[in-house]
Amino acid sequence: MDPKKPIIALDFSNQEDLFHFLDQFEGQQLNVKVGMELFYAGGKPFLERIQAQGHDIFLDLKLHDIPNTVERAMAILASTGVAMVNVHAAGGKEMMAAALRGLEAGSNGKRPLLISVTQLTSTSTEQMNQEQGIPGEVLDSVLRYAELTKAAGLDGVVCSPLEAAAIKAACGPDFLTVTPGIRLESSVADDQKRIMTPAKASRSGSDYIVVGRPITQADDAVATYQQIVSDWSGQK
Ligand SMILES: O=C(O)c1cc(=O)[nH]c(=O)n1[C@@H]1O[C@H](COP(=O)(O)O)[C@@H](O)[C@H]1O
Repeated sequence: MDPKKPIIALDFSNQEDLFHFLDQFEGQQLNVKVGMELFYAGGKPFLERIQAQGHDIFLDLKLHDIPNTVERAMAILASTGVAMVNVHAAGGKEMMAAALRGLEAGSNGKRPLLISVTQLTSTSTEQMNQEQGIPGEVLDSVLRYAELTKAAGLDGVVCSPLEAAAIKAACGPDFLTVTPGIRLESSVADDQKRIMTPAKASRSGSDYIVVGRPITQADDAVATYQQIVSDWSGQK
């Protein structure tokens, strides 16, 4: 998965809208993120259709279950040939290590990158304190989860770009930071709470950015995508 290109979050409610969207990018190889909604509806044949168009897939299913179940599920996901998959760090070190074993066992050749979700970028400090019962700042919890993820042997974490620099300082430069919560100056925040522009995210240590609605809901998706690519890769 080429880090110079943003990962487009394909959050569409049906395959027809999705392929209509992708048609606009004919001839370009994209990094795309497929989430639960479309994967549960379309399964492996749906992934193959996207891969046949030359795109690299981040399969965002955020697994979180007992270690044995996650290990077996990951072995199956590895066989789809996707480039990146994820788990919730809240599942713990043993679960994350099992996920990695499953991926290694199931891949023929290159194993997909495995990252964990720390605190979602839609989570505020108040929600984390009051609803999850975790005290302190979001950053403290994110760093704790990032260190646990590294100890389990994973490749990196999903986090807000606001946290990327601190994660690099704690876990080292090779530990990947994949950052949603990206908005151009002109975009609306939607439900994201911890956001940054592509250029600032790049300077802050993000390795990959994930961008959904600013592209998928733009009047001119291709032009907006190009604007985000140049803002992002201009800093690299
Ligand atoms: O795992 C993710 O991809 C993810 C983690 C997170 O903390 N925050 C977050 O927004 N995401 C995903 O990133 C995408 C962001 O989409 P937009 O807010 O539309 O740019 C969505 O598909 C989310 O599911």
